[in-house]
Amino acid sequence: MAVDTPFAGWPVRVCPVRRAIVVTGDDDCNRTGAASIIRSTSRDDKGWNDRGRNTGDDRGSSNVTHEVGDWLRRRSSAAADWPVDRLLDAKRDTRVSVVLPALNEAATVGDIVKVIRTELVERVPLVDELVVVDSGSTDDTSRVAADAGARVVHRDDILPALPAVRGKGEVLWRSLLVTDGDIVAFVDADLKDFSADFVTGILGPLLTDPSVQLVKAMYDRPLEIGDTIVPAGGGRVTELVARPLLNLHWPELAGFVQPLGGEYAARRTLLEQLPFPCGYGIETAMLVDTLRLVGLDAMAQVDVGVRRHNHQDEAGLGRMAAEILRAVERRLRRAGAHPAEPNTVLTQFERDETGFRVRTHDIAARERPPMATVPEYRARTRLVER
Ligand SMILES: O=c1ccn([C@@H]2O[C@H](COP(=O)(O)OP(=O)(O)O)[C@@H](O)[C@H]2O)c(=O)[nH]1
Ligand SMILES: O=C(O)[C@@H](COP(=O)(O)O)O[C@H]1O[C@H](CO)[C@@H](O)[C@H](O)[C@H]1O
Repeated sequence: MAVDTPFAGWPVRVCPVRRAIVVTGDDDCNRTGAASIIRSTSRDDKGWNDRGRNTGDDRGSSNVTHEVGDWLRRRSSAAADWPVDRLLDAKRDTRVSVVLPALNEAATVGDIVKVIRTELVERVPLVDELVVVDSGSTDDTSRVAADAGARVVHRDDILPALPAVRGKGEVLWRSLLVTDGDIVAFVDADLKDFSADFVTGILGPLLTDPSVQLVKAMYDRPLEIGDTIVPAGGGRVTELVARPLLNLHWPELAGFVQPLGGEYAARRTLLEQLPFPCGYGIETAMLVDTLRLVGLDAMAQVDVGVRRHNHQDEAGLGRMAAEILRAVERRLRRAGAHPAEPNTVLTQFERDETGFRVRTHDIAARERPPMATVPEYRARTRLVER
């Protein structure tokens, strides 16, 4: 059964009875499927209306937990909430590095570098260094990135005493050795229609609030295969692997709209304490390890609109999923076998006009015993005598 709750930033309170977020002024805490709204669009938007209420048959008895609801309300914002002038005021002597991991991204890396360079290095002094780490490209990635104005470093030239291995996490880890920002922002190099507010958005909470340590971007994800566009079809590994796993084992992280998203920023003091899986497990591991190290309240997410990128085929996504599973398995083992009883609620998100809508679902987690152990069955099949 699903529960449907729009979210992002409108006045909400947590209902002590239902452990759900409800709209301020709505005292009916006992109503099944109490509505909540946490707005992710700009705070300039006005008013809230019935879009925030559950309608129809979709009501259920579960909702996001008190902790996640409170976090969504307090730690979700939109890129429009972080205008550059405000960030420049807050930046003072904080150094900001932007890092793009890149493996054969000659088609897209140049435009991304150009936008960051023009708007955030030359027009305003927000980004202090812009580095592309080449992950072993066989195309023109390095030349294109350098021509567009990035400092390009090849993974093999970083820490040569330790030969580099394949993978995205590997180059993100190595990037810490060739950058010096107090805040490091990572941006995937395969984005299309890139805009500077991907960077300003994720920097916003870090530059303005010393208690924030990691900020992830959230966005709509169209799936574009040839001429076919499925508006919310992207993020396939996110929806089929990462989100269910995180919900089951680390339900505190259920509020992240894009847990695998490659656009995030963090304080160096945090990053330097984290292990980095060398492959695609890095984003999942970073969320889980950051939660453990500094807690949910030190994490935030910012709505940056729509993210378009080059998609991998299913085989590639299968390998990505395996790397994520490996990182999760390692962390479950580290936690000492599996945590007591995995959570049985899955939180998913849908975009509507006000922001992202939270939908929680009870998952079918119950197992029945072997039928041969059920007395009625044994009686019926005369197993009792056997
Ligand atoms: O071994 C790798 C694999 C990926 N990447 C980079 O990591 C980002 C995201 O990876 P990818 O594009 O493969 O994932 P997708 O976005 O297709 O799901 C991109 O900038 C890649 O060039 C990398 O630097 N090294
Ligand atoms: O979320 C996912 O399922 C995958 C694949 O996304 P698509 O199904 O190709 O839109 O994308 C994730 O992994 C990539 C590599 O690290 C990142 O670039 C994406 O930001 C991330 O969401």
